[in-house]
Amino acid sequence: MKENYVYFLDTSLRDGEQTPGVNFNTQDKVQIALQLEAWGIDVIEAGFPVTSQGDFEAVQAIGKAVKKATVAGLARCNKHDIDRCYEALEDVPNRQIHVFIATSPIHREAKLNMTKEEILDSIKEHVAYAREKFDLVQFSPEDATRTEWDYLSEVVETAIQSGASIINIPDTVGYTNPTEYGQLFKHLQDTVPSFDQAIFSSHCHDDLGMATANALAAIENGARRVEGTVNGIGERAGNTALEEVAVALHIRKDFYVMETGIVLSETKQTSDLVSRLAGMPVPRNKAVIGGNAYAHESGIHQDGVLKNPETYEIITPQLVGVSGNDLPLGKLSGRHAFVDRMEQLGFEMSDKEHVNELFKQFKDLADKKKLVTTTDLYALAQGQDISDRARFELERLQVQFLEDGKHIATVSVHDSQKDKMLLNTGEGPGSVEAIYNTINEMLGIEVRLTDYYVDAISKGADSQAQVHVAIETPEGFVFNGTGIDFDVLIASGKAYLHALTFYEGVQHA
Ligand SMILES: CC(=O)SCCNC(=O)CCNC(=O)[C@H](O)C(C)(C)COP(=O)(O)OP(=O)(O)OC[C@H]1O[C@@H](n2cnc3c(N)ncnc32)[C@H](O)[C@@H]1OP(=O)(O)O
Ligand SMILES: CC(C)C(=O)C(=O)O
Repeated sequence: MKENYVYFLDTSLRDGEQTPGVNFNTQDKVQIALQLEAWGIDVIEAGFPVTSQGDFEAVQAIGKAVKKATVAGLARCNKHDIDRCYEALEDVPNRQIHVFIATSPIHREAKLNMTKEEILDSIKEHVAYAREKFDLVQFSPEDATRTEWDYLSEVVETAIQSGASIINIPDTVGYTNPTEYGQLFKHLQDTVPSFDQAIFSSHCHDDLGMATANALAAIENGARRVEGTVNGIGERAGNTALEEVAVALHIRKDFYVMETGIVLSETKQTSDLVSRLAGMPVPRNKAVIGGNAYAHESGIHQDGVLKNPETYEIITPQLVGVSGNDLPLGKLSGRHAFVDRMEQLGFEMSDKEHVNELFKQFKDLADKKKLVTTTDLYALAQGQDISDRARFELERLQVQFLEDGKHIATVSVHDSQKDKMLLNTGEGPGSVEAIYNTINEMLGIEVRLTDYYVDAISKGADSQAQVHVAIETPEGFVFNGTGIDFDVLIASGKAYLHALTFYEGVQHA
C-alpha cells in the first residue's frame, strides 16, 4: 500500500450500469474502461460475470484491453459466481475479485433468510474459495451501515482471516452521514484485530445527498480506497461521484494531505463519454463538471472574476479539462461584464454615453430573455448604430385585424430632422402592408417594397426578429433597411423607416 495515497475503484461499469435505463454494450464498456485508465483509475470494476453471457464477455474484453489498471469482477458468496468471475479474468495479470454478502438484520432476515452464524460461515467458505483463485480478494458486507457494529467487526475479521486483503464498507442504501460513517471506520480500526492487514474502502450511495461527504469522511478516518462512479451514476440516487472526491482531495490537499493517481485534466472527457454512452445528461449545476460549474452570470461575481478569477472560482476550469470559464450575460449581469464581452466582440466601448445607452438596452432585452447571446449583442450594437443614424424613429404601432380581411395600422413616428411627431392611420390587405401604406401616406411618398424577409436572431421562442427590407423610389433609387425587435411587426416598421433615412423625397410638412 502506497503511503498517503487514496486508491480509486471505479464501478461505473457494474454499479453504474445498475442505473435504471442504462445498458452498456461491450464496445461501450471497453471504450469507457480505456478512458477510465487514462483518467488514472487504479481498479476498474468491469462487471458481474455471472449476470449474463454479455456481461461475462464484456469483463473478458475489458481484461484484454486494459493495460495498467487492475480489473475486478463481482461475485456473491456463491461458488458458481466465483468460478465465472475467475473464467472471465483468467488471463488478466492484474485482476481482483469482489465477493459480497449482506450483513444487516433486514437483509439477513428478509432477503437471505440466514442467521448471523450462517453468514459468517458463508464468508469463511467463499472468501477462502475466492482466495484460491485470486491473489487479490475484496470483501464487502453489503448494507454495512445498517449492520450491528460489533457483528460487523466480527464479519470483517472473518473475511480478513479467510483471505480478503481489501475490505469495503458499503453504505448500500445511502443511510449514513459523514460523522457516523467516519466513526464506523474508527470503530473497525479499534475492534478488528487484523485491521492493519487490509486496505479499507468506502462505497457510498447518494440517497440523502451525502455520498461524496461520506466518502471523504471515510478517508479522514483511515479508508485508503474509495469506490464510486463517473458523474455519480448508479442505483436510485446513484453512487459517490468520483470526480468530486478526486477534485476535493486535490483542492483541499492542505486538509486531507492525500495523493491520488487521478489525471484531473482527463475529468471532463471522462464525464462526457460516460454521460453520452449512458444517455444521461449531466445536470448543469453538478459539482466539478456541470455546465454551470465555471459560469458566472451575476454582475458582482462577473466583476470579481474579471478582476481575479479566484474571487469566485476555487477550481480552475483547465484543471479538470474544461477550456475556460464563462460569463453568460443575463438580467443580473453588470456593466463590467457587458463592456468586456462587447470589447471581445470588437466593439468600441470607450464613449461613456454610448455605453450607457447600450447597457440600458441590454438590460431591457435581458428582462425579456433568459440569456442574451452573442448574436443578440451584435444585433444590439448594430441595431443601436442603425437607430443612431435613422432619421425616423418608430414611437408607437398598433395593428387591428378587421373581419373583412383588412388590417388597420396606427403609426406614430418621430422625425429627428424636423423634431416633429407624426401620427397616421391607414389600411392594407395584410398587417405589414397596412403599416407601410400608413407610413407612405404619413410621409407623402410613393415608394415600392421590392424585398422583405424576416430572420430569427437567435434560437428559441424568446428570440428577436430581424426584418430586412428593400424599397424603390419613383426616381429609381433603391434603399435597404433593417429593424430588430421581439415583435415582428415593430421590426417591420423599424426596417421600413430605416430604409427611408436617406430618401430626400419625403414630403411631409
Ligand atoms: C448492492 C448491490 O449492488 S448487489 C449487486 C446487484 N446487482 C445485480 O443484482 C445485477 C445482476 N443480477 C442478476 O443478473 C441476477 O440477480 C443474478 C444472476 C445475480 C441472480 O439471479 P437469480 O438466480 O435469478 O436470483 P435473483 O436475482 O432472483 O435472487 C437473488 C438470489 O441471490 C441471493 N443472494 C443475494 N445476494 C447474495 C450474496 N451476496 N451471496 C449469496 N447469495 C445472495 C438471494 O438471496 C437470492 O437467493 P434465492 O434465489 O435463494 O432466494
Ligand atoms: C456490492 C456492494 C459493494 C454494493 O454495490 C453496495 O452495497 O452498494
